[in-house]
Amino acid sequence: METVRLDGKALAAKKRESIREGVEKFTAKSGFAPGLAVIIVGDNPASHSYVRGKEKACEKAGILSEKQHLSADVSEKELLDMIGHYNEAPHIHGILVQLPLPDHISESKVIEQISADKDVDGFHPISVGRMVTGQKTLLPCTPAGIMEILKAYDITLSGKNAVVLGRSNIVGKPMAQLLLNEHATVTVCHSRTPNMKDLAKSADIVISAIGKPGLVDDTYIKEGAVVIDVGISRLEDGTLTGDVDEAAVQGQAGHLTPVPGGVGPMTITMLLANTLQAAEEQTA
Ligand SMILES: NC(=O)C1=CN([C@@H]2O[C@H](COP(=O)(O)OP(=O)(O)OC[C@H]3O[C@@H](n4cnc5c(N)ncnc54)[C@H](OP(=O)(O)O)[C@@H]3O)[C@@H](O)[C@H]2O)C=CC1
Ligand SMILES: Nc1nc(=O)c2c([nH]1)NC[C@@H]1CN(c3ccc(C(=O)N[C@@H](CCC(=O)O)C(=O)O)cc3)C=[N+]21
Ligand SMILES: [Mg+2]
Repeated sequence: METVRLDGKALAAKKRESIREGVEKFTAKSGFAPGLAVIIVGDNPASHSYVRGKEKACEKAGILSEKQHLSADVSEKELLDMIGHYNEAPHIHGILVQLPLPDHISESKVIEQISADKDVDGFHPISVGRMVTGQKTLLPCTPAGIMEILKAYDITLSGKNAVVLGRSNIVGKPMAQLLLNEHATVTVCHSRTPNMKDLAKSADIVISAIGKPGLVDDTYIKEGAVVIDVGISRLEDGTLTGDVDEAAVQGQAGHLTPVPGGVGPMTITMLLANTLQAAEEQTA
């Protein structure tokens, strides 16, 4: 069968244009732009590259972004104080602390320090609780972006078997929750799952968020299944690659997101959408 390519990049471009228009209206009405503070600790080149992507996207959308680069040996208290400052800053409506953080800083303390109203990553326990109970909230960008891709391609979730590979707080767990909220039957696999391949093979929808290049080949995929590749790894030659062996699943999967050009661009798009939503809610 012909595998349909799920073009996250094209969908992202379309959505960013409508977000740009929303930002323009917001700015005309309120007299100031939506504002995002991005805090990055240390010198990890991948993290800096993602943050540059976020800043560029904000600029194009008309969102003010304010970057703070802290050195890797910054104290936890200094970081918490900086977040406290942005919690009170009226021109900032969203706060993002790029993960991962150095080992001497508690990620959960940092996330809890962010005011839930400004939690544009959707990682705060208050945001997570709202998501789990089906209340309106800022949703985690990667899972929310995947839901937008599935919706744009009219992929039915209700009654389907979805298997999520990976259980991190930022991708796997919230992904499973959003699929459950849309009435899929959800299985979550991780490093202690002995029969991951069999579970994946039985799924209508497989979402891989592990970070192991090429792990998911055609032996994991049922004929016609929807395959979403969240994984991003940089190979030695500098190319980006996903968890899915694209050549192997070609012709087997019904739909597939490429890497790059699939989930990643939608993650940034949802960050823009969340920042606009946060600004609207804070000025309502
Ligand atoms: N496209 C995008 O926008 C984004 C992409 N990513 C990418 O997605 C991937 C996952 O990110 P993230 O969730 O933060 O990663 P984590 O490292 O936090 O989580 C990885 C998960 O995969 C599980 N795992 C690891 N190895 C195996 C294995 N061999 N078999 C089964 N399960 C395994 C781990 O299990 P256990 O819990 O038992 O340790 C864990 O639950 C990475 O490649 C990351 O770069 C991340 C965020 C956004
Ligand atoms: N607080 C926090 N929030 C995050 O959302 C967050 C984070 N920390 N830490 C790291 C991960 C990773 N992540 C990506 C975002 C965009 C692309 C992306 O745009 N990828 C492009 C390729 C970009 C390139 O060429 O480098 C693509 O897949 O096509 C990828 C990964 C957000 N994360
Ligand atoms: Mg084949």
